[in-house]
Amino acid sequence: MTTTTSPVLSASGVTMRFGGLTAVRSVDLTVNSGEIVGLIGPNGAGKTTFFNCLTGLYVPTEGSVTYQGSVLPPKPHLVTQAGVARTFQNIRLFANMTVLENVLVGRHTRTKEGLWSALLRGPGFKRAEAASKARAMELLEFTGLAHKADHLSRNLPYGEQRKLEIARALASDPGLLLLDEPTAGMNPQETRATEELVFAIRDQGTAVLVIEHDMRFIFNLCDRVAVLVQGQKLIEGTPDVVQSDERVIAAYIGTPFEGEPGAEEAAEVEAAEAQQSTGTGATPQSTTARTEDGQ
Ligand SMILES: Nc1ncnc2c1ncn2[C@@H]1O[C@H](COP(=O)(O)OP(=O)(O)OP(=O)(O)O)[C@@H](O)[C@H]1O
Repeated sequence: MTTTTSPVLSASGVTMRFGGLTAVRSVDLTVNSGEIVGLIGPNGAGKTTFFNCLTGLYVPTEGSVTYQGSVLPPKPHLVTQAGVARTFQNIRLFANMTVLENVLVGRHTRTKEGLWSALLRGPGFKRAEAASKARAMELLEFTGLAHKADHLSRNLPYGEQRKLEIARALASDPGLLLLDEPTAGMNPQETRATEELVFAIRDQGTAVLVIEHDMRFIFNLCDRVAVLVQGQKLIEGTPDVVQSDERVIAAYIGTPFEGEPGAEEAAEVEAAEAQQSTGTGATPQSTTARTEDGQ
């Protein structure tokens, strides 16, 4: 459901070069308020590099990024302060802090109390601390982690660690949340719960831009999907348009086969399994492992 269409994020002509390698080439992307936008593409397509350009980790070689009409500063903490929060592909929690403490760390960009106030623990500091804690607990309720508030984050199961990363990102009260592969390593139930969580985040007024390899997740979730291939935007559109585009299919699974895709490989595997079960022990000559993203 798209509620309004004013742009929250606008990336224009973003290019990122590393020496001779152009990881992202002249990419335009807009995220409107009330939207969930997906960014997909094969491994190495430039998705994370593009995220890094949006969040101040990289300064794009060319192009500009604006958030609510203002150019974003090229420093991650200033980008967070401006209203753009993110999670990372690899979980980055403070393992020896509690769940609540991890969320409180995410609050620091929204607290104004200075060093002296903190050291002297005056009334202003205590009020701000109580308000931060209340907001952090609210976020733990929202993400379903309140009952684990006092647990060390390293003791959480993997799916809950990913949720905690989202709670921590939300602690900065962002207008836009960037999620980098939020369901990586999750089982189907956890993936489904993450989908519900992202819808709830959007419904609370935070626009979302999400990178993910799980196509079912992306096509269920997103209002719009952009596809990066070799650093360039191949196509952008509704899930229906994107998933039926032949260039997207080709980018993911390679040039179409004659006949039924994968039939030859499947037959080879079946034959080898049949031989093994009858004790002949032969191995297939050439089996090609293929996954959704062509790896
Ligand atoms: N700091 C860097 N220095 C040099 N090359 C880099 C750097 N970061 C990324 N690259 C290269 O840029 C290209 C794009 O990488 P990137 O990680 O952005 O792709 P991706 O689409 O996020 O891939 P994946 O889905 O595997 O996470 C790759 O060829 C990668 O090796």
